[in-house]
Amino acid sequence: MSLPFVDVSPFLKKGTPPSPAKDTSAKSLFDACHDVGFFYLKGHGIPKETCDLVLDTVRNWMLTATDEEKATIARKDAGVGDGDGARGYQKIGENVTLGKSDFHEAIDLYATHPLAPPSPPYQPLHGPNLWPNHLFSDIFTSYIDQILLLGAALMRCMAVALSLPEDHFEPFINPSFWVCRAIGYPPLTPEAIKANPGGVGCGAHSDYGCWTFLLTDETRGALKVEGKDGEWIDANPVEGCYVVNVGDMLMQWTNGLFKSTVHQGNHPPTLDLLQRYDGLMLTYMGIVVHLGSNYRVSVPVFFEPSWEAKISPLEGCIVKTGGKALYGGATYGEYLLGKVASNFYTEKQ
Ligand SMILES: O=C(O)CCC(=O)C(=O)O
Ligand SMILES: [Fe+2]
Repeated sequence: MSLPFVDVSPFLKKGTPPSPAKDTSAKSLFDACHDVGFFYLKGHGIPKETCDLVLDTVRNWMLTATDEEKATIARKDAGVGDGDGARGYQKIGENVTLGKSDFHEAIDLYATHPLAPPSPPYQPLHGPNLWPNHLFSDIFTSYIDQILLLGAALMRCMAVALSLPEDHFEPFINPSFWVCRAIGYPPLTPEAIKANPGGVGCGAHSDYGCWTFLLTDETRGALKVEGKDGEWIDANPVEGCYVVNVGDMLMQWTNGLFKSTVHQGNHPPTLDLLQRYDGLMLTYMGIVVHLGSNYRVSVPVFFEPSWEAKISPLEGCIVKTGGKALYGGATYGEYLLGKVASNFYTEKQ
């Protein structure tokens, strides 16, 4: 089985009248979110050059910045220096899923918190983003702005799919408390597997918010999506498309009509990419890891509700799912705080 396709192009321009093309897109979105929770998004209008620039920016920095440079933007616990417990660079193994270290390094970025103070100490998620440099920040800020427009377009498509007015979700997503991760996956060596049995590139999880727009390089065999019968479906990259998935908030909003599907990032078994980085290496738990062969880069942008948005099951969705609300309602910011707190090894663990 492979993932379905959804064409968002009829919804890109806000304020356009209803049309058969919109109805077709909305129907395919409904089916994809209901049946799988994952799909290829086409017709998104973001140029390939923009996507390549984002991926190259991450790859270049991850593979050329020194450990000291990486440490200057390290994620720190909330209240420690400029740390807010979430933003910044995480070295390999620092991220944890289901009690196992994930075999990746990443920079985590978030929208500005509505109550962000001007200087430290910072409460969890209240700090500023820790950027590697100005160019990185300019490229990512402009890219994320484009994804936010796309996220809003997909919310309009979702509204039509649920027979709601197109602008129904607007008050809940403005401004989106977006999240972005710039992730690098070094090859998962036999030695690394031995040092961390059961650990993978990114352990099995669901995402937290509305839509994840996943941009990756062309490495295949990495992302796996849990299918209905427990089989793992390959979500290999498709040129010109985003891999998009439903997050927990959409599942709650739709009372389970849309699925927030479990997925995991295996490390690709093949050594097929990026010969140009041959010779570069880093050390993980005393193990030398060669980066040249199949270092994978992945940049998910998570399009989320606003920090204060209250998400509870929609009446129409309750009716379609047996007449009982399955979720009690959540404030997105609080939900996110709970999730982020369990994502890292901290001194307390
Ligand atoms: O790197 C990938 O392909 C998936 C990453 C992911 O699922 C996540 O960061 O939530
Ligand atoms: Fe994910």
